[in-house]
Amino acid sequence: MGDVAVRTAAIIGGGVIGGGWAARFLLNGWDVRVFDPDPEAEAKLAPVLAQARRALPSLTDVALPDEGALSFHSDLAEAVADAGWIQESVPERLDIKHRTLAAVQAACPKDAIIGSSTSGFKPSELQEGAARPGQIMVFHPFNPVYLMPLVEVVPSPATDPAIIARAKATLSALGMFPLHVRKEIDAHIADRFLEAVWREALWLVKDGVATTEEIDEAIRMGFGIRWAQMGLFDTYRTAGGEAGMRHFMAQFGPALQWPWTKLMDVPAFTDELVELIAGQSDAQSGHMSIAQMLTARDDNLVGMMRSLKANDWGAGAVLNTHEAGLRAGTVLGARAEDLEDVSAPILTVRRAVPLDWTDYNGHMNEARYLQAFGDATDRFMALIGCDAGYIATGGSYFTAETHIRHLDEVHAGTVIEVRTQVLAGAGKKLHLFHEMRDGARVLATGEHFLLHVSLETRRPSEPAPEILAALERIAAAHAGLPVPEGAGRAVGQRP
Ligand SMILES: NC(=O)C1=CN([C@@H]2O[C@H](COP(=O)(O)OP(=O)(O)OC[C@H]3O[C@@H](n4cnc5c(N)ncnc54)[C@H](O)[C@@H]3O)[C@@H](O)[C@H]2O)C=CC1
Ligand SMILES: C[N+](C)(C)CC(=O)CC(=O)[O-]
Repeated sequence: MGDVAVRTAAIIGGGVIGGGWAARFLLNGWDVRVFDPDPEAEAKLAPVLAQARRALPSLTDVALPDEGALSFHSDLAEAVADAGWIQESVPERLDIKHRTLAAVQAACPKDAIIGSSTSGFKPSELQEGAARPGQIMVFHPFNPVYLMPLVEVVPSPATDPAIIARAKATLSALGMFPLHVRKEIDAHIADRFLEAVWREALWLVKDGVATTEEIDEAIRMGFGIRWAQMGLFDTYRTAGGEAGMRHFMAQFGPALQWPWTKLMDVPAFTDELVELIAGQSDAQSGHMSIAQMLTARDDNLVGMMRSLKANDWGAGAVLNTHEAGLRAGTVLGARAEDLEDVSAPILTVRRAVPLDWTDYNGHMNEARYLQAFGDATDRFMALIGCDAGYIATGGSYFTAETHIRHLDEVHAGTVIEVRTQVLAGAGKKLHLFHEMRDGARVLATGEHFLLHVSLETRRPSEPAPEILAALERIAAAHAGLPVPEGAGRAVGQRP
């Protein structure tokens, strides 16, 4: 047992869930060591990583850190030796989990965090017979782990509180939402819920009331969309009208006595039931490969979460917090006064091209070039102090003129950078030149003329002195730079 490598995760069991954890850690810059006795483990992980690399960078408007190093180990002790985080994702069998956790604790650092992905076992069950019970807890994730924010953090009374706090902070830094389950129960919170819905659905199919497809339509055309943004209780609160939950309960409370559920009973799990469900599922979706379904799933999840991000709501608010963490300590989160040297064009955007920015031509749509340049302008404004706080006081910039040159195509997943040069910045006037690159290639340039305005009169106005001072400092520093190629160019002009 050596020193702890804080940003090294050991993934024990690299199946559906272990693979998702591996991708989540790796794409957030952690080194990842995988132990799985299956000789196909490496081959199984490859498509999961490919899916994650395609989808996860699309979620945020700031690029993720560089990927960590991935290694596969045939010896569990070697994989966990100095790991700071150990995530057990072996099959849902208590005897296998006990054996695995014992082997982990025999070789891992005493202050490493050990989590189990178990869907249903209580942490106190996992801790039975453990060398250091306080080190073990449950981190129950949701599939696909690289995209879904929720992870149920379930300690037992024996779990060390210091580990809980450290674990929650780490999960947040990975862009996840750690939900602290205060009282351990079988199947935690979310799987209680999923199990109830699952059992009800089995009854509906078994009794011939609905097919698997009809049940899925009932979810995805209706309450599934509502739940994704507001959950259960807030949804029902809004359904109660102005009187909210009290009216809702007065109206639907009596249904508790009516035969509205079959949850007091479970259908017999027979071969016949399995055939009925699996046959209907084949008829419903057998025309798609699982890989096609996973791609559709990821695209839909990314699109939904990005919509929620725009509203800073629910899972989208978690993304915004993650993004603020990615900006912190970099030029993308700095104020002008924090930057000693502003003499070169300033990095204002560093992001991956998200999946939903590409169009029928298979490359980034023209409108997204303006979006990226608009984001660069917003970032420049924040840099000189024209941020949300300043705008709330009634001052801002409006764009009066824009000229974009589309110089090269770019595809989803590519990391693009925008650097911004101030061509003029004095009084009310702000003249910016943005250059977008993906490393060596210049992809586009954007030239923008803005005026500072009063949001009250909607007319041009002088910026606050501190904004002007920050702007003039950068403008003076950029005055000595060559005029960028393409600046002031008219549309259609020959090169
Ligand atoms: N599949 C799901 O939707 C979810 C599963 N979970 C939980 O995650 C855990 C893993 O489930 P899945 O990934 O779905 O299973 P899986 O069957 O896809 O993967 C299990 C992996 O563990 C490996 N394995 C078997 N014995 C091992 C051992 N002694 N040491 C190391 N690796 C071993 C297998 O080779 C396999 O790759 C379970 O506890 C499950 O309840 C949690 C959330 C969702
Ligand atoms: C079905 N399941 C119990 C394995 C589901 C989970 O544990 C969470 C999920 O991702 O649905």
